[in-house]
This record gives sequence, C-alpha cells and structure tokens, in this order.
Amino acid sequence: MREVREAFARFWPLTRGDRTWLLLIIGCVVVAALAETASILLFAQLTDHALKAGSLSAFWEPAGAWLGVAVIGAIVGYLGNSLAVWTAERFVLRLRASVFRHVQDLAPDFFQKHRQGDLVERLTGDVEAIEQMVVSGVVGTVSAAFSAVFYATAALWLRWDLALVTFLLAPLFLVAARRFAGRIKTASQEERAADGAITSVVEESLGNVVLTQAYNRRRAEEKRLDREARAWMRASVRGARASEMYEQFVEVVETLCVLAVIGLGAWEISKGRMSLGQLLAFAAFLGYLYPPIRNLGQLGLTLTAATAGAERIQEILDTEPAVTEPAEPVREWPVHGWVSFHGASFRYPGTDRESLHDVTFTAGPGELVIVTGPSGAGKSTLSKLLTRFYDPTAGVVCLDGVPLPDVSLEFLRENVALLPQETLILHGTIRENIECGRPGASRADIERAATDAVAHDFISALPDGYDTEIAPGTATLSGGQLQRIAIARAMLRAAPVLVLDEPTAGLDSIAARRVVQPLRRLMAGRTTIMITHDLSLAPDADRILVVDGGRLVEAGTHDELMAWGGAYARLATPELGYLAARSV
Ligand SMILES: Nc1ncnc2c1ncn2[C@@H]1O[C@H](COP(=O)(O)OP(=O)(O)OP(=O)(O)O)[C@@H](O)[C@H]1O
Repeated sequence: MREVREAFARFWPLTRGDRTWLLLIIGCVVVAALAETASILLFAQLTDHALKAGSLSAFWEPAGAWLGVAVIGAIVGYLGNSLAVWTAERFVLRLRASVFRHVQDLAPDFFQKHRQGDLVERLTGDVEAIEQMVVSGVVGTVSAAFSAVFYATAALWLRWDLALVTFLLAPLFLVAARRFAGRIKTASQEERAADGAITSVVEESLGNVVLTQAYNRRRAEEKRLDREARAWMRASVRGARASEMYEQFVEVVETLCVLAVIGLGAWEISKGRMSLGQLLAFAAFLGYLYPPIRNLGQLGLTLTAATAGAERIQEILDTEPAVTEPAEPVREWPVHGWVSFHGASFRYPGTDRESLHDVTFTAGPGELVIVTGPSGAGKSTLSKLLTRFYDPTAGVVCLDGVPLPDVSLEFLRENVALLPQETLILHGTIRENIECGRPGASRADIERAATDAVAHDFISALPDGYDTEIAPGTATLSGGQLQRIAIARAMLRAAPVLVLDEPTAGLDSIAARRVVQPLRRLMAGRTTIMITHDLSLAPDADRILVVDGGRLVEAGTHDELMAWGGAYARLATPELGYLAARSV
C-alpha cells in the first residue's frame, strides 16, 4: 500500500486543471449509485405490494417511479462515464508529454543504457497504467465505496439482521484481495519488462535485417524473440491465474453469503416474521451489494499492478539530465567564435576511467582546428563537451571566454552547430530536413544552402524535388547525398562555431571528395573543430590537435607536426608507423 501512496502522491499533481471535472464525475457517480439504490428499494416495494398482493393497480406507481429512476441513472451514468474517459485520456496526454519532455533532455549515455523498445513500452503501457491508478482508480474507488455504503444502508433499512449476516462475510473479499496483490504485482512487473524486451528485439532485428540475412542470423534472432516472448507468456499466465483465482474465490464467498441469507430467511419465514417477498427482495439486493465490494477488492489489485508501471516511469523521471540550464544565463551577445578548453577532464557517468584528461587549447574565430588520434582516444567526447551534452568533471570549456554552464542551452546550440558522425535525418521532406537548421527559413534561403552544399542539383532531379519524403534509414538517397543535406542544414544554421565529427566517415573516396567542397564552404569564416581520421584537409588546418588515451599529446600545424615526426606523422603516413613498429 505504501507504494500505491507514494506513486499516487507523485502523479496526483498532474490532475491539476482537471480537478473540477473529477468532482463533477464523482457527483455523477454518487447520483448514479443513489439511483441504483432507489431502484432496489422500489423493487422491494414492487414485490411486497404488487406481486404478493397479486394486484396490478399496485404495480403502476412503483413501476413508473422505477423506470423514472432508471432513466435518470442512465443519463447521469452516461455523462459521468464519458467525462471520466475524457479526463483520463487528458491525464495520459499530459503525463506522456511530461515524461517525453524529460527523456528528451537526458544525456546520450541514458539512451545507451536503456533499450529503445523498453523506453517505448514505458511511454505507452506504463503511462496508461498510471492513469488506471490516478484517474480511473479514484473514480472507481469513490463509485464502489459510495455504492457499497448506499446499498448497505438500504440493506440495514430493509432487514438489519439479514444485512448484518451479509456484512460479516464481506471482509473476506478484502482479505482475498490483499493475499493476491503481491503475486499480481510481481507478474505485472515482469510482464511489462518482457513487453519492453519484445519490442526491443523486434526493433533491433528489423533495424539490423541486412546483418541478419547476410550472416544467416535468422535462427539466432528468432531464438532471441522466443526467449523474451516466453518470459512474457509466463508472466502473463501467472498474472491471469492469480486474478482468476481471486475471482473464483470471490464467487464461492458470494455463494456462501447468499446461502446464509436464504437459511436465515427460511428460519424467519417459518417463524412468520418475514414474508417471501421480503426475502426475495433481499436476495435480489445481494446481487447489487456484492459487485461494488468485489470491485473495491479488484481495484486494490489494479492499483497494485499499476504501481509496477509507476515505478518504471519514476525511474525515468528520477534520472537527472547531465546538464542543466543556468539559473541566470549570461545575456545573449553576438558570438565571435572563440572556443577554449581549460584543463578539461571528463569521466562518463558510471565509469571510473577518464575519457579526457586535462585538455587545454584555444581556437580563434574563423580558424580550422583538426582533432585527430587513434580510435577511442576521446575525440568525440571532446565534441560532446563543446556542444554541452556533458559538463567536464574538472576544468572548463568556454565560448568567447564565457563558461558554457553560464550560457543558456538554446543560445549555445544556436551558435555551436554540430554535424555528428552519423547523418541524422528527420522523418519529413527534404525541405523540412534542411529547414530544421533554422526554422522559418525562406524557400530561397533553403535552396541557397542546398546549392552551397552541392545538393541542389540532385534534389531538383528527384521527381518530388524538395518535397521528397525521407526518413531515417531511407533508401531514396545515398550516404553522400544525405550527408550533403546535413551540411545544407548546418549551412542554414549559420552558427559561428561548427563541430564536425568525422564528416566523411562511411563515405567512399569519391563521395568523400564530393562533400569536401561543400564542407570548405561551410567552414569559411567559422571556427571549425573537425574531428577526423581523414587527414586530407589537414594541410589547410590552422592547428592540428592529436589526442591519445584522453590526453592532448601534440598540437601544431601539419608542417610543424610532420617535422616533429611524432604521433601525428605516424597517423598521417601510416607506412611510417609500420616502419617504427618494425624497428622496435
Ligand atoms: N557513454 C559512454 N559511457 C562510457 N564510456 C564511454 C561512453 N562513450 C565513450 N566512452 C569511452 O570513452 C572513450 C573515448 O571515446 P570517444 O568516442 O570519445 O573516442 P573517439 O576518439 O571519438 O573514437 P572513434 O575515433 O573510434 O570515434 C572510449 O574509451 C569509450 O569507450
């Protein structure tokens, strides 16, 4: 119960704005319960007066009243239920948006640790489970509680002694619900995790279908899916079994209650203290009294199952973004493009090894600085500090001398454009893909950026031109063409600082040569930090930084570093490295 309370306290504030509606729904629910109670009493009246006396004239009045009450109950019930669904869906909308907003701010390592399928499940199934607890749970509990109280009062009024017998057995429902709650929660938790795992496997396998087919991995993938699907099946069967057991147990308890009432009624009739009509009315009444009590027990189970979802959402909400907005950001200024690292070190969260250690360098406006070094040296990490996906664990990174944590993230990312290693494509038209560099840019600006990126000709040759729909993993365009669209996007952004992470990686030498010209245009007049293994642009660079094992080991121009004959010279002329290795 503590978990339910905690989860409730956490998510209840999201109903702000809908509480008047909730009150209205509860009002409808109470009126509907009252109408039901009235109709039961009218049934008792009908059996006692019309049926027992066998008089048709005594039938009309209670029958008319019963119909009236039923119609009112139906209208109010319809209104209350429609409103409840609407409010519940609004809650889901709001909760999902708030979790999604939070997820979008999380650091890249969060997405490396969590499988996409699992996150999808959390944003869909788990969000809905919380709604079951917070909105439907409240409405359901209030409705069942009011119905139970009204029916119990009516029962006492009809025959207090029979009613007491009925009440004595009612706690059995709640005891049963408590006993089954633990099992249902565990099964529900496992089911949700398995659901996420299935989505992940399907997503990963479909995304990797070329590898699967080329390396005959179909069987292995099928086995992977089978393993997760079986886990899901086991959890789902276990959960269903526990619920079913509860249901059947409740049935037996109900039968016990009815028999006790009939037994006592038979005794009372034999003593002449009760009529058959009264007993029938009471027995019919039991049919009404037990569902709300049973629902209360069932609701307890639903709430417990929902806490499994709540815990999974809380885990996301409790993950702090790696960087936060400054409380008082520095006022925006026309950025010149000075970039400086001052003794910056960095360790990824959850690791104990530094990926960057004590890095210091400066790049001036308009300069091209190439960062190179062996694989895993820390080059991409450097770009993540500069675009502030992470803050250094020691030292500081500055833009125009202002420490990045003092600059608003939006302003920073407007002024430091990133062209990441993998070409990022949005689901949309080519025009929208370029436009996201500067939302609201004119058609002419978009086409100019595409022309500068040497992309205009191939885009115009497409049947739908700039309106061609593309998506991640699209086959419509080649890797080099997609890269040029990404360059056009960066051109449009016109940021004074540009961070290029392996801009020619994954392209063959012809495609790579094709992007060099647009890249040069893109870099003109901007401070460019280019991370690359491809040193064809190195002679043009103002400075080359060589990173190895997270440390800055060499810095200088191409000629200086070649003359120095160190790590850079070995990287630039691999045969030198080979000779050096042989001579050791
Ligand atoms: N999210 C992460 N969590 C933990 N360690 C990481 C993470 N990302 C990178 N690393 C580690 O940090 C080190 C530097 O990685 P980085 O990606 O910066 O290298 P790189 O020089 O860009 O390599 P490449 O040229 O192969 O892209 C590596 O040892 C890598 O394993």
